[in-house]
Formats: sequence, C-alpha cells, structure tokens
Amino acid sequence: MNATPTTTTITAPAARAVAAVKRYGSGDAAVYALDGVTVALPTGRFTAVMGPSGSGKSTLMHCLAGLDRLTSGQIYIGDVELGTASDKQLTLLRREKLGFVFQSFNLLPTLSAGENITLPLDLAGRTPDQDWLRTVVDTVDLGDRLKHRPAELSGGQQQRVAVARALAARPEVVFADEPTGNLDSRSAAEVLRLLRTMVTDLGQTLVMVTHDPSAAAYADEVLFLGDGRLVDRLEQPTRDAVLARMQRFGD
Ligand SMILES: Nc1ncnc2c1ncn2[C@@H]1O[C@H](COP(=O)(O)OP(=O)(O)OP(=O)(O)O)[C@@H](O)[C@H]1O
Repeated sequence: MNATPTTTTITAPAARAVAAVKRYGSGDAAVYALDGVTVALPTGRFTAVMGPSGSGKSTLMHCLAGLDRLTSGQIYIGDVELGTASDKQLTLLRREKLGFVFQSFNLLPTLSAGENITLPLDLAGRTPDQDWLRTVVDTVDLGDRLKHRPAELSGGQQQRVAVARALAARPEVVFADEPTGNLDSRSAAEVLRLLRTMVTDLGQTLVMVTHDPSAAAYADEVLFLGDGRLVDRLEQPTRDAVLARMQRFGD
C-alpha cells in the first residue's frame, strides 16, 4: 500500500518573547512590567495586544521592537536574539527590519506626504524598491495627495502616510502603538482597513497595541495581558468577544 505523502509548511515566527521579564526599580519598589511572558508572533499575521492600563502592553511592544531591554528572558526578531545585540546593532535592526506607527503620526511638517514616506530609506541611503513602493502607495490609496504636506491632510490621511512610511522598507514586523488613538471613528476604520489589507494582501506581520475592542476585532488574534502576564488569547476576535473578555478584568 502506498502511503500518501504529506507536506507540512512550518513558518518561523516573525518575533517571539521567551520568559520575558522586565523589572523597574528594585527591592520593595520593584515593579514587574513583564512577569514571564512567552509568546510567538506568527509571520504574516495581525496580532493585537490588549489589557488594562499598566498591564505591560507598551513594555512588551518596546522590548519586542528593541526599543527597551529585558531584565531576563529573550526576544527574537526572526532568529536574531536582541539581548546579545549592541545598541548599534539594535538601531540597525530597527531601521532595516522593523516599521513603526505611533498614535501621534510623527510626520515631518515641511516635507510632502511622498517625501515623508521615503524619508527613512533616504536617511539610510537605501534605494527604494520602486515596485514595492508603488504597491504600498496604491494600497494606502492617497491618490493625488502625495505632494501635499501633512497639515493639508486629514488625520486619517496623515496616519495612512505614516503606515506607508512604516512599510516602505518592507520590514519583517510592523509595530503599531495605539494607531487610531487620535482619530475619529470613521478615520480610525479607514486606517484599520488599511492595516488589515497590508497583512492580508501584502503578507506583512503586524503587532498592534490598542485599548479599543473595535480596533482589536480587525486582528487575527488578540493577546490579553494582565499584571505583566499573558493571561488569555482570542483567535478570530469579534468586538463583542473582546469587550466581554476585557470586562472580566474588572471582576
Ligand atoms: N520607566 C518606568 N519606570 C517605572 N515603572 C514603569 C516604567 N514604565 C512602565 N512602568 C510600569 O510598568 C507597568 C507596565 O506599564 P506599561 O506602560 O507597559 O503598561 P500598559 O499596559 O502599556 O499601560 P497603558 O495602557 O496605561 O499604556 C506599570 O505598572 C507602569 O507603571
């Protein structure tokens, strides 16, 4: 009898934390912002991070993104372990492998939208991959607004420019910290649809910290932090399921 051959595709996680501990202060004043978090962020997926205020969301994101160092444990971006990297290597890694979107759009006011998008590449002396850049600009759908300065764009449009800037270098992971925190609900939905598209259509890996259950519902999975620990996770989240889980933190 012939056995049917099976193939299994194993995709390495884009980033992971292993027994991640981050302690601020010492002795009686010690605060464990992360208290032993082990989690893998799969490639090509949209992961949202939620939890009550002070639960360690920003700390986890900053440590994953090489903006802050752990007290103990390991962070990997691909197969690079960040703990052994020098500050200079971390700066290079952030520039070459990671993209960032912040709550405040952080665009340079004197540059056009198009110039803002390519600025990180220009500063790094890298030649943009024109095909990729065209795909990114098409995806963010700014049409004829590329020559406009940030002040001439709506909040939602400015955040779409910031998303395009994060994508321009084709990073391995994009980190978004409350990307819709400064937007009205219509603009927020515009930006969230764009983030969803960049994962679904362009295969980007995205990690987003948010307080908003509606925003988290765009993700493939939501991780819930409580007191510096990973306390729950929810696949294919809906707004109501996320809301219900968040309400349980109040119990
Ligand atoms: N630089 C710091 N020095 C001392 N304690 C800190 C520092 N940064 C964070 N913390 C503490 O670590 C814990 C986790 O903070 P963190 O900002 O990661 O939480 P968060 O879930 O992102 O909160 P929020 O939703 O309010 O932004 C909190 O108790 C916070 O007070």
